[in-house]
Amino acid sequence: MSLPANDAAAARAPSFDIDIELRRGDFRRSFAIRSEQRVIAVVGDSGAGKTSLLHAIAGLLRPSRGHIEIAGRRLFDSAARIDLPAHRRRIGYVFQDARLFPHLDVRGNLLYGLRGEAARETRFQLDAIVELLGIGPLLARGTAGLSGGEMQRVALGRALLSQPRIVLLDEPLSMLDMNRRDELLPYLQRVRDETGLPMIYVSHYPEEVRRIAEEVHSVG
Ligand SMILES: Nc1ncnc2c1ncn2[C@@H]1O[C@H](COP(=O)(O)OP(=O)(O)OP(=O)(O)O)[C@@H](O)[C@H]1O
Repeated sequence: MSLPANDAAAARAPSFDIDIELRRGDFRRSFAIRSEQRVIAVVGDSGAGKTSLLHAIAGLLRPSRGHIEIAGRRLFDSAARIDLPAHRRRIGYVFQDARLFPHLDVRGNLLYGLRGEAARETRFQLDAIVELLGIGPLLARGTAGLSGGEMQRVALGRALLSQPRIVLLDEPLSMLDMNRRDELLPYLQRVRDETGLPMIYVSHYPEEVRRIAEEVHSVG
């Protein structure tokens, strides 16, 4: 299966131009990431600020200064007074825990991604995403009986159906045991290869990110 080609803007280099300072309570840290790669990983110890960095990119945490540009889109720039609201940043965010909606079945969770503006776009369609992630047999199931790996595939599908311009993955394998990690990795690689989207993959584990990312950045 092949998904539609990436935006022209996304083909421009560098893909990531991030230079920000974040403050959160006593936590204060600068982050500088410049990369021409499409898929990068961010690694660092617990508390280094990896999740905070993703929150800043998603528009959930405002940097005290700096800029964030990804694939040619300026999401934040304190000097130019640019601060796109979260819903206009078009981010597909996948968390450690899948955070599926327990009152919806798998199909309902996937279709949730397609609400609002996303419903008018056709780049990532339900059938193609279901096939990409191998979740056809799960569509009518509730979320309670799904394995951790299945939940993460549904969460990935929901994120892609929201028609994102950027995908952020915050330790998507960390709740899974080793066997389940090995099962999920090929799906993450398919998403990476088939969607053509810029991706940031956060993890504690350099070994894992080498299988996903083209370039690894350490923070902390
Ligand atoms: N809402 C908050 N208020 C105050 N401090 C916070 C808040 N959220 C996070 N922090 C602090 O910011 C720092 C960075 O946290 P963050 O979760 O970004 O790190 P991390 O690298 O993602 O860690 P982990 O790998 O354990 O998830 C930590 O010291 C944390 O205690």
